[in-house]
Amino acid sequence: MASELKNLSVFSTENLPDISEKHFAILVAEWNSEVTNALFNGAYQTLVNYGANEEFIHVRTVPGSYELSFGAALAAQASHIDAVICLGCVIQGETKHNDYINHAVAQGLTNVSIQYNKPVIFGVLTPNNQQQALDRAGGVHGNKGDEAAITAIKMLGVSF
Ligand SMILES: Nc1c(NC[C@H](O)[C@H](O)[C@H](O)CO)[nH]c(=O)[nH]c1=O
Ligand SMILES: CC(=O)[C@@H](O)COP(=O)(O)O
Repeated sequence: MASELKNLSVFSTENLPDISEKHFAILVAEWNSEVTNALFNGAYQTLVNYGANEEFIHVRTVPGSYELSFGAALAAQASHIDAVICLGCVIQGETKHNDYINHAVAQGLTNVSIQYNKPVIFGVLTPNNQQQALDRAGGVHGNKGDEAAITAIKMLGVSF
């Protein structure tokens, strides 16, 4: 399985842009808060470790991952926000509800990013069970929050 070979917290840090003046929005879904709080801690610390000003990290919560798209739109349309990081965890349930949430959020965040011309990062775990989630929120497979933060940083360095 791909994850077995990958630690989400191991990434190249070459040629990262200066983010000391950049404003980041972090949106955190409340569902599965044990997991999403761990994702947030990883994302926040990664931003700080690579030079973000803590006063320029703007954190908001939304009820569930489905609401991340609207929350991201609110953040992205704010002129002072440079990048949006969205964190959630949608654990497969008994029905197809998780599929609908996951597809809606993935497409929704993509749409927001393109509409507002800003990086909007998909930091949403879509595990089959709680253990898979914990493994990717500071466990054996690292922390997708770290990955989401470094992705935001790298995207701020992409220009033409
Ligand atoms: N089951 C999970 C949810 N469900 C809630 C939805 O995200 C949404 O808030 C609701 O459908 C109302 O619009 N959310 C998660 O983030 N994770 C889940 O496992
Ligand atoms: C997606 C979820 O985990 C939550 O909405 C419960 O899903 P289900 O009703 O399919 O068990």
